[in-house]
Amino acid sequence: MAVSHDFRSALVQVQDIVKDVPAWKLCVYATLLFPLYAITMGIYNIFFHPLRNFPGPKKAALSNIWYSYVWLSGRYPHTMHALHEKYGSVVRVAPNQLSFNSSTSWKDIYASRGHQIFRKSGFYAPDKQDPETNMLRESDPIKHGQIRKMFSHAFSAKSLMEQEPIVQENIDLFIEQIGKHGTGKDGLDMVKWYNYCSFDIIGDLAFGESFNATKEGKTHFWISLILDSIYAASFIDVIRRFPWLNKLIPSIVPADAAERRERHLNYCRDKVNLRINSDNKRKDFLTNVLDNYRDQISDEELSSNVQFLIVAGSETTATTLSGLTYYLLRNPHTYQRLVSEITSAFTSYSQITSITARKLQYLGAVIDEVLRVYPPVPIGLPRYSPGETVDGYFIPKGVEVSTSSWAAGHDPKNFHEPWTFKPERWLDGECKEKDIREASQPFSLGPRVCLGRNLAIMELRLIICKMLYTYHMELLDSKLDWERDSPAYVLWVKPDLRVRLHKR
Ligand code: HEM
Repeated sequence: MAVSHDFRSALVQVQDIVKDVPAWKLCVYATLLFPLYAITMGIYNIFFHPLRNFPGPKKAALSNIWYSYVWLSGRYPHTMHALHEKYGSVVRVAPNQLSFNSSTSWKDIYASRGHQIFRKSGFYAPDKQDPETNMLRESDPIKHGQIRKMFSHAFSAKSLMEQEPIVQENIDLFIEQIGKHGTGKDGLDMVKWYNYCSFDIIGDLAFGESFNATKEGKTHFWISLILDSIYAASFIDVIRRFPWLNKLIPSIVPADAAERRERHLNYCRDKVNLRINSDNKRKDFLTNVLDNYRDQISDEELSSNVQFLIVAGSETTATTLSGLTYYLLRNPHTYQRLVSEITSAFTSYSQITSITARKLQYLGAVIDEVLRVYPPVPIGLPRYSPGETVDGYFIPKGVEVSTSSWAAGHDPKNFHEPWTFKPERWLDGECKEKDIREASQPFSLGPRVCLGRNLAIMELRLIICKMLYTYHMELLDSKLDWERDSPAYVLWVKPDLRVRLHKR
């Protein structure tokens, strides 16, 4: 119904322009002209476009259809990797889009060293359903800097120390609960439990209130809404490539996904309103913004930023923990080496703090390695070239460029034995010379580097230490193949990870 209604109203607008032409004639003209337009564009894209000499498949250069298909296939990171294997470090992946996979491209595009800034592309643009800007979306570097400044106080080293007791409290509950639920013969799905824990921590830090998912051992309805809204977001990237589809946006995104996204946004607005009006004195992500910048940010912008912080700070950490558990349990030597490091560093559970956990070098290497093989944001982060050089190639202004994180992490030119889970590569002395470490940038870099990086690392270190200090873990599904079974829609959709815990 919505399709035909929107389509009709689009036709009415066109009729205003050519009033005397009956609608049926316009339809006939459109039907005849569209193939002509598509063929002309295809010829232009292949033979005359400024990117015509860049390597890549012809079907990618022809139109955005092939790219959109790959994007929605769930195998986007894998396809980008295969393209780089075939064509080299730069590939034309869509008519106006290039993918890179070298360490230099990371620096050129994102760190903007000594040249103009590469602004965020239309991929991040607000859409009809969620029209506000926020820290992730804002493409204007000045405005972005202003928003980032409002929130960055909450991520300073001092704030991190103040937040540690809240983080620890949630982790302790998690350790207790997985022991209660995970020692039976069926174990438990660690993907779910990591989600519970990371969402609870972020809820507590954002609103002073946990989701209580860990306590209740079940997914809070908002968590599933958030995960669905990420799925809905992947459709929006397709729509922007076909501007005429814009008229149909609400109907192209599956109705159910759009409806769930709407509920997620509304719930976040309500939560933020409650927080604004509460007199809770506990420090959280919003304290500094509300105390010092209240007149500079609207309620809607505040809500948009918070909903982004919740997504950015929870799903990514849970993904890292899930991947890490899988790769550890698939690599018994690594697992054993890490367990030895943890159990010999601590004589009691209470000794595990952010300061003591930070000293464990092998743990740091394991985290770096999982972020290389399974980066939680496995796509390239798209930017517009300002008319600058990337990796030695001049890229005309307006071309969309990105470094594919998964392809960069798995290229043998960057990492030796790229498919082997080998934390040793991150330790000084062992095989340092064989890799270009800067090719793995799971948190991005430059002015848009992840603001929550230190918080994420603190959470990861504490959770892993406490978990492996308390339990031995056993992978129950011997057939599980993490790469094969993880489709990606902007972020990974993770398979079940059934693990049985044995108390040490
Ligand atoms: C392992 C965990 C994490 C990973 C791998 C990760 C990765 C990333 C990446 C790749 C970006 C750049 C996005 C882009 O440019 O499009 C980013 C941005 C961001 N992340 Fe994270 N993130 C993690 C955890 C967190 C946490 C715990 C928080 C805190 C709530 C957080 C908050 C942010 C924010 C606020 C930005 C936007 C920064 C800006 O544009 O100025 N992230 N993150």
